[in-house]
Amino acid sequence: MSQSQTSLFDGPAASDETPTVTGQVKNILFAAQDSFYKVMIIEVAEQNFDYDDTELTVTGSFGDIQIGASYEFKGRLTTHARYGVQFAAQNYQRQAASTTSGLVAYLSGDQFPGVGKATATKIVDDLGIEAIDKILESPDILIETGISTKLQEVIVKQLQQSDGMERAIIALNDYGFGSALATVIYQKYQQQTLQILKTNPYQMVIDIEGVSFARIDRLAAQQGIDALDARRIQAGVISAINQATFESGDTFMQVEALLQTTQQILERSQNARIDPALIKRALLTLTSDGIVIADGQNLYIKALFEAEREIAQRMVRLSKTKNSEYKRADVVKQLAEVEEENPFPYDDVQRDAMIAALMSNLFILTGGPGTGKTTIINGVVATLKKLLQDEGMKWDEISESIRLAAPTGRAAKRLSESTGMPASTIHRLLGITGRENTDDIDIEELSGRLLVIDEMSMVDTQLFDLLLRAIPNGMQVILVGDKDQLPSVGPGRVFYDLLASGLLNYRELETIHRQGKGSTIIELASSVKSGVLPVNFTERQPDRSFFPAQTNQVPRMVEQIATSWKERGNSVADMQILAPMYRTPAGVHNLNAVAQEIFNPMTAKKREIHMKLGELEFNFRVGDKVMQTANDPEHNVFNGDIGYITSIMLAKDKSNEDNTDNITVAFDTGEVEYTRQNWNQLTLAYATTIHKAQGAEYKLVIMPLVNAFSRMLQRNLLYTGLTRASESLVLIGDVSAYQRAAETEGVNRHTTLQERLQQAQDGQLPDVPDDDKSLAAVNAINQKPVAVVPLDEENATIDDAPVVDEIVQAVAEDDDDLLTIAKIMDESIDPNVGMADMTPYDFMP
Ligand SMILES: Nc1ncnc2c1ncn2[C@@H]1O[C@H](COP(=O)(O)OP(=O)(O)OP(=O)(O)O)[C@@H](O)[C@H]1O
Repeated sequence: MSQSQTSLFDGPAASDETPTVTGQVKNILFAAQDSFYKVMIIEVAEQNFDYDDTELTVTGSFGDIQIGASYEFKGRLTTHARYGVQFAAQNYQRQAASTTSGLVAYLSGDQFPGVGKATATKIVDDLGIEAIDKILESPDILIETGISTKLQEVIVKQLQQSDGMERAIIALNDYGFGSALATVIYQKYQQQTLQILKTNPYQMVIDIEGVSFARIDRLAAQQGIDALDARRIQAGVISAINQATFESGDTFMQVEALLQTTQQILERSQNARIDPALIKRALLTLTSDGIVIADGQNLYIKALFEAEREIAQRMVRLSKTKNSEYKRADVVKQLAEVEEENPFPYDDVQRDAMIAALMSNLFILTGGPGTGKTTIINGVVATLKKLLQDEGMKWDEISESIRLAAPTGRAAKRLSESTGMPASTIHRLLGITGRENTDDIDIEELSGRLLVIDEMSMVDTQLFDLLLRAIPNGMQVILVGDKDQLPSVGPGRVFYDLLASGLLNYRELETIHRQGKGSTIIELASSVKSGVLPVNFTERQPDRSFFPAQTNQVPRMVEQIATSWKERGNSVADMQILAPMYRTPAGVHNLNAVAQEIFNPMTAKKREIHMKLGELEFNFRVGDKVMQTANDPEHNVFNGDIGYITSIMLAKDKSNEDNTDNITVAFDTGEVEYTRQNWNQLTLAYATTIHKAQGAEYKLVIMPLVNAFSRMLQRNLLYTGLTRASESLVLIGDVSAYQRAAETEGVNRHTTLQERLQQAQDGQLPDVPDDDKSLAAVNAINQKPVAVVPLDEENATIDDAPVVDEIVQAVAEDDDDLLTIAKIMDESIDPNVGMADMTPYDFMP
């Protein structure tokens, strides 16, 4: 057999002893929707290791695999206790078809539209069994066959594409990029992937979120790129800002801290001393190239800088747009009718808020639990329906005109339940997966008259920017949230900044309306909000209790409470254990194990699967409460969605026709099957972190807080956790831990959205065109000189010479003159600014 590809990539080649198998692909058992990961069965032709069977399961990242075609795979043979023997391929090569009939079948397949069997036969007859190699080598050879120019083009294009893709994926896999990241990288660079990998891998750190600097650095070192190479230092700078903004939630970093962090990253990754002057120079280049934006001492990654600026411009424009087209008298009249039909009369603040929301183009509403946010959304939606009906709109048009969304699947579900209308996640609304490179997303405009976003406190800077890009002229926008809850996991604190700017129309609801059998949970929430615990904190209340316990005693207490909840006939779905962290005996992992034994103990007939994720070991059993931990729009499941395992099927089961191991989980939205490689998207969910519970509500919340959680003990965390309880709240732990949490104000994120809003309000930012929301348009605006505020000049106005210009000038005049950057370095800056204690890593398993 001759190989169609010889030298694939000059990377680390697998040695001759590498286990290698060749064979024809019989079937693709699994092909991930959003990556190149595939599982397939091959018919073995040759192998250099002990293996007697005629078929073998091969897994790995593959580009365009053709069923029926032959490949050579290099990798290793693995054996799973339950899954059996399989070959994990790290590298593969397509082999030329061994038979003319195989080649004819391939060329007349779906991937070559218009090429039928007769044409394919003609090509193979004329060019022989090595037709594909010949065409790739000189595409003009097809002219000899006499087939139409159009078909020649189809064949050449497709062959080149799959050839290029294969080479790129192989190279990316060689260097250890997982299939998801390989997909993102290939999508970004397409045919240029290999070239970039070979000539300037550091570019990937700049262009693609989530590419680890250390991995690229190893790759570059293998290719002989010097440790002092400017591209390496620049990538180090980018990596430092990305890391810091992700960890702290700030949207920028200050010069001094950036220089220090970059030096650490560079020196840690390769053993070479880096002169700070080199880092300063790299920073100058990055700022003059517009990759990093300098505004005084603040340095931003371009995407975040632009996102804040665009948010400011679009929000100010939305707020200045002529108010809604309804007459106030009509709104008041229709609202009165809606109120008539409501089980209770609205209070004045609610009524006023509803009228304001209906009369404005942009309206923001904040309030704690039970203050009537849902009541207002319902009232506004019901009134709008009547107004649109008066306009002569039909019912189906009316419901399509009202778009409701929230940042998480569960929050969207609650919104849908409370309004009786469809609601989706923001990602789904925008048709994005959250894994795209934000730079490359072309957002389509939404249609409709009203957009309501609930749980706004969870929306981060970049997602909000994308959302605003999608809002067409004339669509009314209502943003609803609770400003005292935890901020988004991603950078920014958008909702807080929008309210604090004082420039946008908003109402704050303060009266608590939730009644019933006492509401001391809400009282407790209000008290925590003002930084104190109520005097009766440790006293038993009808709806909440406190049990003192040391860290090691927490599991036992949780066990008792959960057992009694179960014995009283309550469902596990209505109960949630919330802890701030995963580790410690009082953390999420251990409490999951405790609760699993209560709610879903092992029995002889039950199936369980042992999982080992790093140090963490646990079992999945049929019946377990589990949580999806990544967004998967294809299956309509999102990070934080909770479901129940309904079956565990193994490849060896007789009744299993799929020949793969599967876990099936029932979510509210339907059943989802997880093949083995996706099991790491699931986790037990009897206990979750407080962060993961945002946007959800449970009848019973058990929330242990102990001093071992030290730096997590913050007010907004405690507030968010306890407000998840709708009927009963059980607190376990140290009073002092609760006390400390109530007293400790959450870390203040550093953002500049408020400043940008003021600038936009004052007309000091270049305008965003409203007719063209494409990337090109957005980029065009961003080409304009950055309006930055020079340092230390009290009376500086936004029109003063931008620092970036100064930097460009300094570079042009004298390479060594780093005076300018020195000028923007302020000795007084605390190097730890933006490096607050709490990081999203603390909330991740
Ligand atoms: N003006 C009112 N008079 C009487 N009851 C009211 C009034 N406003 C709201 N309620 C009731 O108070 C409860 C809480 O209201 P609502 O659900 O609208 O608040 P919320 O802010 O959305 O709460 P959460 O964020 O916790 O869901 C509901 O049972 C609602 O029916």
